[in-house]
Amino acid sequence: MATAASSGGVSDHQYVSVKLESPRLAALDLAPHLFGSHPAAGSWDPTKALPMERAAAAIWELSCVLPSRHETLDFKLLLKPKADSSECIVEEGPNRPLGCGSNQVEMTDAVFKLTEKDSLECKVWVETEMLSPFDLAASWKAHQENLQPSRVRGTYDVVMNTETEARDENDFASGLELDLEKYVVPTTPNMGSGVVYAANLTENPRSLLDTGISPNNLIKGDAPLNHYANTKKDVDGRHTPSQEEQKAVFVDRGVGSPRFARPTNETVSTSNIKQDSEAKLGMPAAEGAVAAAAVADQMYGPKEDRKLVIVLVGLPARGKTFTAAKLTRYLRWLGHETKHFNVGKYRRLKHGTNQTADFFRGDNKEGVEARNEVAALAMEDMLSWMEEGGQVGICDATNSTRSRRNMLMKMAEGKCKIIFVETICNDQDVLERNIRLKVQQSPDYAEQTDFEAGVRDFKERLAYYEKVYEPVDEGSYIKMIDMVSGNGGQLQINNISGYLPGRIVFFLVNCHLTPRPILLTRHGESLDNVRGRIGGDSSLRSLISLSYSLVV
Ligand SMILES: Nc1ncnc2c1ncn2[C@@H]1O[C@H](COP(=O)(O)OP(=O)(O)OP(=O)(O)O)[C@@H](O)[C@H]1O
Ligand SMILES: O=P(O)(O)OC[C@H]1O[C@](O)(CO)[C@@H](O)[C@@H]1O
Repeated sequence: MATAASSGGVSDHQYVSVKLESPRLAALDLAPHLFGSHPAAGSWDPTKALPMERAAAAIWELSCVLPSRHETLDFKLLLKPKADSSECIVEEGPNRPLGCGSNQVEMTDAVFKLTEKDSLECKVWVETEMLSPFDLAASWKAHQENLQPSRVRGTYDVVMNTETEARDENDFASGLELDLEKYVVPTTPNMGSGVVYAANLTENPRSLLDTGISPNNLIKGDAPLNHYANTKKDVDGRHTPSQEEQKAVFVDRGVGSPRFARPTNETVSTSNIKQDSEAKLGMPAAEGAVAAAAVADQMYGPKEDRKLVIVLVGLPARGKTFTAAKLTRYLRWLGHETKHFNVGKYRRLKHGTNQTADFFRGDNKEGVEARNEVAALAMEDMLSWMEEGGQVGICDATNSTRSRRNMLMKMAEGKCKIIFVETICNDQDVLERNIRLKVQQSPDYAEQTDFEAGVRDFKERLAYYEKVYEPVDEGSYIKMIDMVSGNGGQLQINNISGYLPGRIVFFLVNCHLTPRPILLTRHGESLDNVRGRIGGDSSLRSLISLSYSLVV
């Protein structure tokens, strides 16, 4: 007999797992066994064959650990009638050799002749893996500690079936549906009146505060949301969640591959891009991988990826601040130093909160200059912060004309890369709702006691913006078109490449406006869990329980 060399260290051991799958076998009253050349496997004596353990309704398994330099072990599978084990059915074909020293998984068929005319075909997986003494020790410890099915603390265990381990699949699925049907999704937490207007949570205008201008205006702006809460019903008489309420239940979704990038001009439907990116590139296995990628990006990424300005573009009430706030949170979570500069906050501090629509007229020279001035101040603050080590700055304003965007591009020249993110929304119902929300919440209307007059003024402001609005057609950009409704939206991208821009595209395409529960399911205790092994694709230890947690 040949002796194979170990690929691992001298004292490595070999873990062997043999799995057999056959839905028909369960009904046959036959028990699968393994026997082979080694004395531990019965030395080809069927009466000493090793029984396989039932791991699931149609799966049987047997695993063991062999010493590192064992002789090649030949084995075969056989079926023994449960009642009378003297009559065995040995699988057809040659012996199965089990070499030593490699990590591999092999899938083959096993054929058992039940009668002259009836054969039973089973699938057989043989998995071998070299284990270090540490693996073995950990595995043994876990085995000792976890002989009883473990319970996940702090989450709800849903008991599927307490009496038996063998169930058929349909039974299992119907049990799960029932439990989920009964599950009550928690309601959105009531944020109360202490919630702050999203734009006010952005960076404080340090260039203005340093000049001695009192920040009192800001404090005024930090008034609780919904100035009309006592006098007005919510839009359409329904409760419309505020941005902050929505944020409370948003969970950032996972992130995509660092390689995701579309360098050319493209238009993609949201459904396509989701499928494309998820199917081809997959999701990272763990948060740790994301963090590592972010660190690597900061250390080794190309220069333009390290300093990035995202310039929001869009008519008023198109979700720019909303998008900027979410992006900020996401990029920070990835590990990138990110700050959100809202030009409205600068404008309110410099020019007060009571500007009427007139101030925003495209032909109001002073108004345009005043707005350009505060936009430049915000940009300067952002660039200074970047020189101090900041990585991603978000410039949140309408930036609705080409000349404004040119000004910003000139300021950033040679210092950082600029990407425009334009939010476009043509859905009149959404716009009407957004406008009313803005009037309810914006510090611009905090002193306006007549809600409808506030709405009229904001609509007038919007009309002025529409007259001069020039959609982005220059530089690197991402256009989010009607993404708010959740279906049929489009994401257009132009000249976007690199790790971080790729992440941003991926995030924006997966952004959602409506709060939704996210159900995380946890599999029941697997055989690998019991052995203390991470990863793998082993069978469940039993189908007794399944735990799931709700994350909001
Ligand atoms: N992509 C989107 N399209 C349309 N509406 C959106 C989008 N994203 C968020 N919204 C909604 O738009 C509303 C207004 O958002 P936000 O204050 O961010 O607008 P804005 O464009 O920054 O407005 P302004 O320029 O007047 O400050 C939010 O309540 C949010 O629900
Ligand atoms: O100066 P821009 O580009 O119009 O953008 C800033 C303005 O956008 C707005 O958000 C439009 O409503 C104002 O709050 C702010 O003053």
